[in-house]
Amino acid sequence: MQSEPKASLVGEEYEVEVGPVAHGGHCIARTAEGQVLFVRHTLPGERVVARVTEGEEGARFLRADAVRILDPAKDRVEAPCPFSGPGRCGGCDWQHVAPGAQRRLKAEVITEQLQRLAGLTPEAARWDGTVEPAPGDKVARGEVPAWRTRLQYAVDEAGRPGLRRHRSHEVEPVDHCLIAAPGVTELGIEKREWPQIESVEAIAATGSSDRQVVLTPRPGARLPIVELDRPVSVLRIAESRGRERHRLVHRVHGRPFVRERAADRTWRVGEGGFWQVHPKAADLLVEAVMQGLMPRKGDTALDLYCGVGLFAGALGERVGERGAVLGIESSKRAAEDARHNLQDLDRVRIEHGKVEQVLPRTGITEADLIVLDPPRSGAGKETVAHLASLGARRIAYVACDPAALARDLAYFHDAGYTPRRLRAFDLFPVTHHVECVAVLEPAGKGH
Ligand SMILES: C[S@@+](CC[C@H](N)C(=O)[O-])C[C@H]1O[C@@H](n2cnc3c(N)ncnc32)[C@H](O)[C@@H]1O
Repeated sequence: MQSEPKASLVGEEYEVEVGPVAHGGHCIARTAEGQVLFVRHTLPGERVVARVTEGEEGARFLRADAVRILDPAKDRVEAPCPFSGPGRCGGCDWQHVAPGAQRRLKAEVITEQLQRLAGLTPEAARWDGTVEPAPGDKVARGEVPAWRTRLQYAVDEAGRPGLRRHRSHEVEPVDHCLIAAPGVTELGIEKREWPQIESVEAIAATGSSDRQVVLTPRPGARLPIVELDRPVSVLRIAESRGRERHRLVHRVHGRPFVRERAADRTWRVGEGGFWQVHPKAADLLVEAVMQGLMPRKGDTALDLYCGVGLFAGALGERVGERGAVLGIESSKRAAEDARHNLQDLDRVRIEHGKVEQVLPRTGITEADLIVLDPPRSGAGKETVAHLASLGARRIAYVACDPAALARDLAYFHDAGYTPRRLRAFDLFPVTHHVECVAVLEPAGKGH
């Protein structure tokens, strides 16, 4: 028997009292009937009219936007960005939150995730409960730091550049993204039209004048001739082909990479290679990881999910001639960049492949130190168990998703590792995202 389709509730409005912030940046509320609402553009303690954007009768939860604020929280500010708000640009979901309050809310989310998924209080996680701002990002109420050095613009049918709306393919035309770093804004991408183009990726390197622009034309479009306001080191045109949209680089001017500066080294980062988006992030994370691991001469160390070799480089410089560092990275291009970046460090080796496949193949049975910086999904139970079996003195876990971190901390706990220190950094201001560094040691070591 086919069940009746459930009635959509999209467009329905509910007056609600808003509860706590949740993972994902929305706040939790309930309708008078008890249905759970995930409400964006609001703050805990507010009374708002929430309009449903997704969901149907009887669904486990509905998604909604706060469209009228009846009783504003003291931490609410007028959104500095004119393109943000319900149904608008999906990039910055916390434009309406005062800067200090953003960090407090992020701390609440981390606390909740640690408690629920790992059974850890902040004290047990050795965390002071704060989210640290990146140097230079402390802005006044109602201001937004211009931090984003890598930005993917979408282009609408009329050729206007913009950013995608929340959970949508629609484009919000944007003529000045407030979080774009000055180097990105100076490229003038927002000030011109992009006929035939589907997306424009702009990168402004930190510590070098390198700029990269990758254009993806619409399927079947003739490749355009493009001149930008400012000469770029790299202008690449990627071709989207058929449904799979292979990013086939068609034409290249200049170098096929940008050079970033961090941790007193220069890093070659090729197209598609991972690099932190906030200009202060790489330095800050290297410092936090090295402070946590305290490498010694002669140590053997692993840098897992190593990208272009950031932590492997810092470790390689510290373990000296008698030590050794192995980095593992699944992107071929990034692994090649890592080898290039660290060619002066004889004791650093980079393997290309997935950690879960390469690590068992290496035959490594012990390591003094481990740093892992997995993608959003985390490392997972098997990899964590494998890492714990190597008997490292300390493990540093760099995480961009507190939920994945908490899940993996629970696996580490089961495998005999306990937090020694946790730090959280606000590397994505005006959004709900947050970066954490957890340092672990074998249980029973104590301080
Ligand atoms: C968050 S980035 C970290 C990169 C580097 N640690 C840094 O800070 O620049 C995660 C990296 O893991 C790589 N990656 C994703 N899944 C992987 C896997 N299963 N095994 C190895 N590397 C993986 C990605 O290509 C990416 O470079």
